[in-house]
Amino acid sequence: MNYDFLDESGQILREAGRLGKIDPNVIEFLAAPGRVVTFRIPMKMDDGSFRVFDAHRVRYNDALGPSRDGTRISTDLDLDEVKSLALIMSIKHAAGRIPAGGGKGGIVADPRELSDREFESLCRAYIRNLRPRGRAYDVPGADIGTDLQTMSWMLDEYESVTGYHEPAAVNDKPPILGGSLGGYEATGSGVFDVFREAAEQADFDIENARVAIQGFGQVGSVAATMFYEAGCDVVAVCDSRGGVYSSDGLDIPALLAHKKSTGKVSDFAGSEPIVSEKVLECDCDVLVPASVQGVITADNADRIQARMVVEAANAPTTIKADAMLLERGVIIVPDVLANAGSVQLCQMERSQGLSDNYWDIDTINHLRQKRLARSYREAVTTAAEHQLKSVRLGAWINALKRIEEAMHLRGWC
Ligand SMILES: NC(=O)C1=CN([C@@H]2O[C@H](COP(=O)(O)OP(=O)(O)OC[C@H]3O[C@@H](n4cnc5c(N)ncnc54)[C@H](OP(=O)(O)O)[C@@H]3O)[C@@H](O)[C@H]2O)C=CC1
Ligand SMILES: O=C(O)CCC(=O)C(=O)O
Repeated sequence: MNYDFLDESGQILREAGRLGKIDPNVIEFLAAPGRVVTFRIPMKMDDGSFRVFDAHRVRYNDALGPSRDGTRISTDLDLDEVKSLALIMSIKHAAGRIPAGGGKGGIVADPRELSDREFESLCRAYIRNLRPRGRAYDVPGADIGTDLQTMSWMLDEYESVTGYHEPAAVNDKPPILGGSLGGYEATGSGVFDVFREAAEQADFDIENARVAIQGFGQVGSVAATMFYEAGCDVVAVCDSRGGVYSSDGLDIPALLAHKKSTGKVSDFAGSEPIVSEKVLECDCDVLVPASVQGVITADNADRIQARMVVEAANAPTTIKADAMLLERGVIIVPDVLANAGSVQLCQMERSQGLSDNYWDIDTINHLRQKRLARSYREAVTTAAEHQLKSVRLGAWINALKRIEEAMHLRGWC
């Protein structure tokens, strides 16, 4: 990681607290996570060797409800990253009026280096070693490196250990195991929902927008499809192995099929190669960072040509870069709003799991769109009230006010 992720989110916390006149005791409490669990997972590998995997779970703040959220499996993962992501999750829930605290977890591992058996054992061991206490305490979900299958293993392991079915104890599971329809698409579709709301407010022409997307995994590929189907030209896309560019717009369904069959977007017929960093800087109207954090920095912010940055990834823009872009009039749709489709979906998944009453996809899509648009509008209003260009600070102020109210009512400070 090339910057201090934890310090960056701490700075946003303090700035939003100052501007929103939040009780300093609340900010002091939120300056560090409420609970951190770090543990080591021993494993016998298929070749007979032995390995140990480091793992973490951070439950940041549960004033609004039980901790919830994603599990990241990546070789780059460190505890500060998990802490920072967990703070962002607390803010994301509160900004979206979701009654949940923020959590994040992860395992330091590369799923691609593991056999299917090793990967399944690792996911199961993660949940066992975490000793989860269920739906009213901490609910893990998916993030980078985890998906419907990993969450199915985690749910099964949880239920094997406890001895009873409890679908609401794990999020992002498939519908057949008590998950929600629309789960896989929720974040990427939500990115487009919030973009559309931001575009309408800014009088931005959606249909002819030229879009560049960094990251073509679960979030980036679904977002690319949504932009494509809305008539935008998706001119550049990349994954960790390289990128592709076409000034006429890429055929996204064909690119998806190419990625599925080859494992990469590069060498796609009819496209030119482009390196990942240049995707950020290419000639486009909308830039969607959908890979990892800290990719838009003070070093490249001046070269970004997009008029709107829609943060599908968590924390893709450093504070300095954020200020540089806002100064140039670039609209930044912040992560806590832009990628909140997943937390809205997880809230619906939880409601369905708790009630055993499962909803149709139209209801789910309608609620997701409505709730995401509301959070964006509320953040824009708060930013305007404080004479801020930053919608991010508007969202954080709204979130902190709700956490503050909950902490005061609980008598915590
Ligand atoms: N999944 C979810 O529901 C949510 C995810 N997010 C955030 O969205 C982001 C993406 O998550 P998700 O799509 O689930 O993750 P995935 O692992 O499915 O996809 C990540 C994508 O980013 C690519 N990538 C990784 N590193 C780089 C790099 N240096 N340059 C270019 N591309 C790179 C990967 O390449 P390759 O395909 O080659 O591996 C992959 O295409 C993360 O920041 C995550 O925290 C936020 C909210 C919810
Ligand atoms: O899918 C989830 O469990 C929550 C989403 C999440 O972790 C995130 O928004 O980063």
